[in-house]
Amino acid sequence: MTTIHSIVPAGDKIVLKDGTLQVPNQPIIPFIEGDGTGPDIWRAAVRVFDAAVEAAYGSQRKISWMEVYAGEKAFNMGLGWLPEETVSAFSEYLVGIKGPLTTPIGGGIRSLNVALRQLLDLYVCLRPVRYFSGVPSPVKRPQDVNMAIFRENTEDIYAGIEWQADSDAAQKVIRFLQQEMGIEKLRFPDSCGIGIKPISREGSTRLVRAAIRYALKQGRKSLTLVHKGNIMKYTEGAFKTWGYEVATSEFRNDCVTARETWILDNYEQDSSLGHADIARLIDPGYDMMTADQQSEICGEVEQTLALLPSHGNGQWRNKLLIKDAIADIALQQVMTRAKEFDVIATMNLNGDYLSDALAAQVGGIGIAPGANINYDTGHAIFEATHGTAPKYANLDKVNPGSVILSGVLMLEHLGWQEAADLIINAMERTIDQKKVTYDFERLMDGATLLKCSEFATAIIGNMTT
Ligand SMILES: NC(=O)C1=CN([C@@H]2O[C@H](COP(=O)(O)OP(=O)(O)OC[C@H]3O[C@@H](n4cnc5c(N)ncnc54)[C@H](OP(=O)(O)O)[C@@H]3O)[C@@H](O)[C@H]2O)C=CC1
Ligand SMILES: O=C(O)CCC(=O)C(=O)O
Ligand SMILES: [Mg+2]
Repeated sequence: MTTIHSIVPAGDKIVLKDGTLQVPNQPIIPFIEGDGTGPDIWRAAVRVFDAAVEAAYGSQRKISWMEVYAGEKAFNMGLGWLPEETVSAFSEYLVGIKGPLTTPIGGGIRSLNVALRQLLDLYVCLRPVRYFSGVPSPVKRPQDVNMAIFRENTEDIYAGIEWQADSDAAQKVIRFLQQEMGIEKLRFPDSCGIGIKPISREGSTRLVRAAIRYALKQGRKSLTLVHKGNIMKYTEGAFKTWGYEVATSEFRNDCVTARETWILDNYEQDSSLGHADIARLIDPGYDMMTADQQSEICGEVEQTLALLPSHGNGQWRNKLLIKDAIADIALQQVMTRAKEFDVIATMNLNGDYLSDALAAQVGGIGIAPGANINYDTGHAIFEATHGTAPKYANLDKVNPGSVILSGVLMLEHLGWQEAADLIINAMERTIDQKKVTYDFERLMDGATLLKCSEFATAIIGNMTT
């Protein structure tokens, strides 16, 4: 018989019925404390969650926390790094929350964080990035940042398909590439590590579909597909193509692509323009194209003008704008033209880079929340964007804001909006009072330096119903 190390508290399971979460008044929610600074942060954050739920609902609702083990704590208990019982608990109880877990660099175990996402098929990594008034920022207009990153969470180079340089396996793959696939471009084949980047139609479309649904529900203005499709044509380029396909096939009435806006705008300015005239205006190289290319663009113009009943007369201006940006310039423009970005859908690695870079603009990784979600099964694990920050472990020092805000996302996911709002308002008030942890204090004049636990206490003190 397998021994289960977690103590199951009194409470009930969250279940998914007809596509909707059924949340009991005392849901059992598994949590992983995390490595490094994880325990400090978790201890602080859980007090905030409990206080908010009590302030919002009195004795009517309460979360029954159930500790499950992973990372160093599990390993030291002799359970291995990611025990099966932990994965089963997240699977059984549907909704959970976790602190950061360490991943060694260059060798050793593969990421437990990524493993959990893959094992539970949590295909969306949602990372909303917004500004809290008073937070120190390196940019001039941090208040312009209000974006939600939808990062594909199960594919890309995070699939972990790679072979070490000089290994027999790497050599075997290299021989296959050279002999069977005719690849002659490997610069140093004798000492080359190899990684494989799978990007699928299913993986891309379910991610973009979720992002569009979110954008429409939230009344967002645009969705940008961020990719490096000019270089990685059949992975990142395909992601872009599939993204536009989902938008125009499944959400036709609700969205408009950037190119369609150019066509519709030109037509509305001068309805006497023929297809070729409009094609020339949207593709300045039109006259140098082959006849086939020209006819393709004229076809696009024709197809777009067929949308006039639903999109004409300026109606397109109120639709969700679907556009795309190549990843390198996107990283610059999210900073220089933040207002032009709203929801972002992208693949795993781009999303990882973008989420830390964007967090910097609104005060850093100390207040960068996240959620890993499978919208079809209802499974979700909430976690901060940051890692274990090991140099600060057990100092009661770092900002618990990211895990607290991840908890806010969790409460919203459960439909416990009142508790979520209490936390947001109390955190805003606390920052406004300049009572902050070291990461903000070092950049703010006249701020009061609080420990991790004290910041949580200050937030609780600022909760008013
Ligand atoms: N989802 C997860 O569990 C993740 C795990 N990791 C893992 O975490 C480990 C450490 O990764 P590393 O690259 O150092 O990145 P970290 O995010 O852990 O830390 C980098 C820096 O970010 C700042 N920081 C991090 N957390 C906080 C916080 N709560 N409050 C304030 N500032 C914070 C600190 O900056 P400063 O030095 O300026 O004070 C810190 O030195 C690695 O093993 C990595 O694999 C990484 C990312 C996500
Ligand atoms: O799993 C890890 O160690 C890093 C993951 C990460 O950086 C992220 O998910 O943002
Ligand atoms: Mg990251």
